[in-house]
Formats: sequence, structure tokens, C-alpha cells
Amino acid sequence: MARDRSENQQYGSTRQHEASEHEKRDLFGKDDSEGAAHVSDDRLEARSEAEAPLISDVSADVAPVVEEFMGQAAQQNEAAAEAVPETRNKPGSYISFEHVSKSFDGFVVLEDVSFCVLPGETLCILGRSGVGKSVSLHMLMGFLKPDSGTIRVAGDDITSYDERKMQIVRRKLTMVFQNGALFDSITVGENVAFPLRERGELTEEQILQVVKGLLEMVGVAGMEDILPSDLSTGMKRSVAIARALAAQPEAILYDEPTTMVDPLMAHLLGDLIERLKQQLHLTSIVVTHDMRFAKKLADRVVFLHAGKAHFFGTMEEMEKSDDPILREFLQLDELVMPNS
Ligand SMILES: Nc1ncnc2c1ncn2[C@@H]1O[C@H](COP(=O)(O)OP(=O)(O)OP(=O)(O)O)[C@@H](O)[C@H]1O
Repeated sequence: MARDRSENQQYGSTRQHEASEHEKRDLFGKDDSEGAAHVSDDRLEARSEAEAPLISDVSADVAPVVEEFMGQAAQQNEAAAEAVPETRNKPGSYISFEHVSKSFDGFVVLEDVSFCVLPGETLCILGRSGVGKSVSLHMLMGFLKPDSGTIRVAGDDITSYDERKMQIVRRKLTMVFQNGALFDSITVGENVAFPLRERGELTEEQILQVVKGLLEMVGVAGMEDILPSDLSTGMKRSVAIARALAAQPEAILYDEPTTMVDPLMAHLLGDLIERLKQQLHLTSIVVTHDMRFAKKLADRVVFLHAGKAHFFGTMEEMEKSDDPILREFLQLDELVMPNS
């Protein structure tokens, strides 16, 4: 791995996080529109900082089972990182796009695009509307195929994989869609239990415990019996993250996680994604328009523009760049989202 893992909070730490009264007041003092009304004080308290151990949000009655489940996930992700072959004595990428091109009916969306994501790293894909950010995620998931170029996941060239082989890749790589893509006719609990039941490794009692713990972890405790249609947009995304975690993936792709949620919910989702990265060593790709979100999460960013990967590097490098296209994008963002 590129980064010293000892710096990262290991999953299952016993350090308990307690938000100070001051921190709590700060959170509630912020602009609080639609989604915040659905989030209780208790949930916010335990999740007000990215470094709070995930297990600290889980009830004592289910903590042992959840801790074992998440410990397995963390170990699996470390092993996956080790298994990626090195490239010229450097850590190999977990995900890579190599000279990828994609057109629809002659309309070029991506042309010779290359970027990579190291194991355990978070890459943000940035760019204006219609530049191919979602198309890139859909190609990674195998919903679309590139016209040319190579896409690799966990060291394997998946470019020409058929649906059967892609189903195996999707056990390692899962996507959290903007609308959550939950099954509307079954409850939140059944949605999260779905991947656990498919794997068939846990007893029914353990499944219910893991579901309860995962929902607590993502900030929607006690929502097991609710239908997805009764949840706010932000809560649907939280449940979608819980369902993704239930599948114990090695990497998660997030499509616009902060679109259509209020600033507080965006902050909570950002903290959650950060904690999953630090504590489960999950590799992540986040498509976002939200530069503050990208600054908070990204190890590196790829900026798509006019079909090309116009920039690929750290956020700091992007902000320092005097490239006129990057400057225009960053200035537009400052106009749209002035510092509060
Ligand atoms: N299945 C498809 N068939 C035809 N055109 C498509 C298909 N999927 C995407 N496109 C086109 O590809 C272009 C890029 O779409 P994409 O959804 O990746 O944009 P984006 O960068 O994610 O934009 P936004 O930020 O607005 O979501 C758009 O012009 C879109 O209409």
C-alpha cells in the first residue's frame, strides 16, 4: 500500500468517541433543512468525527457479532491489497483505466482516458455535467463496455468479461447509486439482509444482529421495518451503504453521494465514507460535483473534461495548478458554493 497502515485506525478499536457539548452544538447550529429532521441526536453524537470507531455506534447486544463481521471485512481488504501485483516495484493499482474510449452513436464521451486507484485509496472523479463520470462507473461495473482500452480490477483485466464473470467481480466491487437502488417492496432490514442471506454463511439470528449493527453504524438505527419509500434521500443512501457493506466488498463506487441532501447529511455521509476507508481499508471511487466533499475525501482526483482525463493528481496539486480549465472549474465552484 502507498500509505503506512499503522497510521490508520484499525477496525475494532476499543477507544470510545464522545462528542463534546461544543461539537454537538456546532453540528446542530449548521443549516438544517429536510434530511436533518430524520437524524436523531444520538446518531449525530457518535458520528461527529471521521475517526470515531465504527463499532462505537453499535449496541452492546450485537457488537460481538458485528465486530467479527467487520473484522473479517478489514482482513479481507488488507489481503486484497497485498494480492494486487506490484508494477515496477511500486504498489499496483486496485482499479485502473488504461486508454479507455467510449462513444454513443458517434458522440465521443471518453477518449483515451487513463487513471488508477491504489488499494485503500479514495479517488474522486470530478468534472462538469455530461463529461462521462457516471459512464466511467458503469463501465467498471460492467453495465457498459468500453469501445477500446483496458479496465482492470484487483489485477484482472475485466474489459471483455461476460455477465457471468462480471457477477463475480461485483462481489468485490459494489456501487452505491444516487437513489440507493433499494428493493422498494421489501423493508430496509430485508434489503440489508439480502446479501447476507445470499452468502448463506450466517445463522438467521446472526443476520438480524449484523443488520441491526450495520444500520446503527450508518446512522439509521432502528429502521429495519420501514419501507425504503418512507426514507429521505440521504437515509436511502445510508441504507444502500449498509447493504453494500453486508456484501463485504473490497471496493465501493459512490455515484454523487451528496446530491439532493442538506449540508448536515452531506457531512455525515462524508464522515461515514472516510471511516469506512480508514477502518475497513476499503478502496473507493466517489463521483461528485461537490468540491468540499472531494477535498475532505480524495487521496487523488481525476478531472474529466472534453472526453479526456484533463488532470490526474492530488487535490492540492489541482488547486495549485494554473491550467485555465481547472482554474475556471475551481472558480465556478467558489461562486456556487461560497465559504460560509
Ligand atoms: N446508455 C447511454 N446511451 C447513450 N448515451 C449515454 C448513455 N449513458 C450516458 N450517455 C451519455 O453520455 C454522456 C455522459 O453521461 P454521464 O452520465 O456519464 O455524465 P456525468 O459526467 O455523470 O454527468 P452528471 O454530472 O450530469 O451526472 C451524456 O451525454 C449522456 O447522455
